[in-house]
Amino acid sequence: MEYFNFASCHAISSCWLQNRVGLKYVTSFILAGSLGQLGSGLARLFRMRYGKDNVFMSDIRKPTRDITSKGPYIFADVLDYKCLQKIIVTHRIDWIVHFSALLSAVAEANVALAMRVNIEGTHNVMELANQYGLRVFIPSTIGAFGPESPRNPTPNITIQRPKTIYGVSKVHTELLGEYYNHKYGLDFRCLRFPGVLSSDTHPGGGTTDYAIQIFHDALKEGRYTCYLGPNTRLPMMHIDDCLRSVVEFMEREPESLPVRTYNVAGASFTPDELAAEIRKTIPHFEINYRPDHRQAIADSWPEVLDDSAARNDWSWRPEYNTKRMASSMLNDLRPVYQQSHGIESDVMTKQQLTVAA
Ligand SMILES: NC(=O)c1ccc[n+]([C@@H]2O[C@H](COP(=O)([O-])OP(=O)(O)OC[C@H]3O[C@@H](n4cnc5c(N)ncnc54)[C@H](O)[C@@H]3O)[C@@H](O)[C@H]2O)c1
Ligand SMILES: C[C@@H](O)[C@H](N)C(=O)O
Repeated sequence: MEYFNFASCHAISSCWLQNRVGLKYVTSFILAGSLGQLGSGLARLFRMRYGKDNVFMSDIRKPTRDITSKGPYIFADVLDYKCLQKIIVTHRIDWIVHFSALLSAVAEANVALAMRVNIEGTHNVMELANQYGLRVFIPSTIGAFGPESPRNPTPNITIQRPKTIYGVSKVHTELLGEYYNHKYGLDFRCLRFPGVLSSDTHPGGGTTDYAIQIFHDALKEGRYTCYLGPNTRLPMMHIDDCLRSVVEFMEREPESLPVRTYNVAGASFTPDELAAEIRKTIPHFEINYRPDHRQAIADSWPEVLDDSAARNDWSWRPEYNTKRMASSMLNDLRPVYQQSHGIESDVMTKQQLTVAA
């Protein structure tokens, strides 16, 4: 169910949306795993920018009528090679954006499925892209770093020894994509995102999800119990910055990119600092802390992501700091709770059920 239907990408100017000079040819895209937190926003943005009929949303979940009324939607299981192959051939696909994944906390609870979706699914995508001459975008994450990586700041190239299956699968993706690029010339592109804040979809069961749920609970209950400790600093990014980074990166000419995997950052904050920011708008807001298994994951991740390589190589600039992220989330969600539309608080359980089904 889609709970909110605000025009996401609201901070992205209409002038930028209509600027199609970045792609020289009519291009068709398949967005795999696009009913998730990031894919649904990216599909809206791509359809505005490249034309709705050129953007095929796909997932293994049943879409809402709203989704199917706004452009093509196809069932595509990334574990099914033939199914992907048929879509690529039938619809003359040029780009595959592969968002299908189990996120950190859900993956830790279901390692076997995570290995299939996050690793085997990526093998299928990579092999088909190579076979049919497609370009590929696959996101990575701060979770691709581990406790041995420098945490503040974490450089673009450094030691990567993640301790979660999610992180292991993403390092695998980065290395495999770079290998295909080196060996076969595959145009593989990858951005390492921090936790992404968005108001219009549920997050998919990650360690950074607290930074979304806190806004729902602040508006609904005036209080929030956080599963991470008060001083757990993590890099975060607003969805508008995240989606804009994808478009700006994908539109670069391949020869202008000296590396294939880049950190992109927004701002870093702790739950305590985010609560203080929320209190500027909701003075009675209370937060308390009950760290769980996700604390160990967060403690192994970067505190601050160094995105200077992306800034230098393709002029990446985030537009949201902590203050702007908080005010945007509150402004977007306030009308929902004023109209007393509920939202489930246990987003991880919901996603686990969906993915396992
Ligand atoms: N959301 C974040 O904070 C964040 C941060 C860093 C990186 N990322 C990456 O961005 C991508 C998208 O993340 P998201 O937050 O939208 O995740 P999400 O969990 O919200 O969505 C993932 C989607 O993948 C789909 N999926 C699962 N198994 C599939 C299969 N076998 N075939 C096809 N689709 C399948 C799910 O149905 C779901 O809609 C992921 O690769 C994730 O690792 C996300
Ligand atoms: C950071 C990112 O990969 C995701 N939000 C997670 O916590 O798993």
